[in-house]
Amino acid sequence: MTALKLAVAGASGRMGRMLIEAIQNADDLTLAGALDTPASPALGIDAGAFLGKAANVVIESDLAKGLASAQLLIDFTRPEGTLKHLEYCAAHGIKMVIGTTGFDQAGKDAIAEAAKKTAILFAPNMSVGVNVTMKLLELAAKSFSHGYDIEIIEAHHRHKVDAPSGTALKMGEVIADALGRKLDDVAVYAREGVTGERDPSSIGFANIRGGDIVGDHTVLFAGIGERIEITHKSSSRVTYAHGSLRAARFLADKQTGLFDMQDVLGLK
Ligand SMILES: NC(=O)C1=CN([C@@H]2O[C@H](COP(=O)(O)OP(=O)(O)OC[C@H]3O[C@@H](n4cnc5c(N)ncnc54)[C@H](OP(=O)(O)O)[C@@H]3O)[C@@H](O)[C@H]2O)C=CC1
Ligand SMILES: O=C(O)C1=N[C@H](C(=O)O)C[C@H](O)C1
Repeated sequence: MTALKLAVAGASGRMGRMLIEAIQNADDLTLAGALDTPASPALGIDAGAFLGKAANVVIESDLAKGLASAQLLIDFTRPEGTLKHLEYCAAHGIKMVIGTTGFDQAGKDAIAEAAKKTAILFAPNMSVGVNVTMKLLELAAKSFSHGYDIEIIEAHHRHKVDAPSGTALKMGEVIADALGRKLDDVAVYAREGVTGERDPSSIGFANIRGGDIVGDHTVLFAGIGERIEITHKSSSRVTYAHGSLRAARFLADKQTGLFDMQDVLGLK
């Protein structure tokens, strides 16, 4: 069996390092490239140096060099970085697993367009647990469609730059779809001052940032005389890294198309 050749963008980031370690530990995958920003102090250093285990791959900022031997790029960076990588990968037939969050609609459209030229898996959360939770939410939303107020509460580490989290937004979309509503029409992202009573059709979001919280998501269905809470908590980023590698293996035999973790896990 020939190992699938992967590159990692954001190689010195929190997720980049997790991914490099997971790839180093996988027999069927090879690290074939590592990218970081031109300003990164990690440029020119072996991508496995932080583990004390050489990967024989130097961290590059030049896409042509960093992606020269790669069949697939795993990208957990920022929307502007991912969109730059996307253009290059689509033009060169390099597949992508995209975990970056915080895209606007134009960014999401660009990903869908690029998936006509190469295979892409795009998901705001690669963990198996979160993706199974999405299915539970679909069922719960249908059962609690009347008389229950829906609020999504997420908590993340102090370094997170986007809010609500991509996962919380996806949860909101899944619930809104199940209820026949459009998230854009019913989402309430902030409350302050005299807000008036709660609109029963709304889906509220609350975001907590602090310390080293890896990622917690709770959906609250608040009725009269009872509350139901569906919660997922990540205790390590390793769950996102392992999900990403499953996603990469899933794409191995795909040439084009846009997929998500529900496809990988057979949850559609
Ligand atoms: N889908 C999922 O399962 C998960 C998604 N995420 C998402 O992944 C993303 C990264 O998270 P995390 O690893 O914690 O973030 P970090 O800030 O730790 O790492 C980001 C990495 O991307 C690089 N980067 C930043 N801007 C650019 C750019 N414009 N072009 C290229 N590279 C860039 C950074 O380089 P430098 O340090 O030089 O700026 C750094 O190496 C976030 O959007 C987060 O929400 C996170 C966890 C799970
Ligand atoms: O930035 C993070 O850390 C995470 N981001 C993703 C998101 O925005 O949903 C996934 C996970 O919650 C961790």
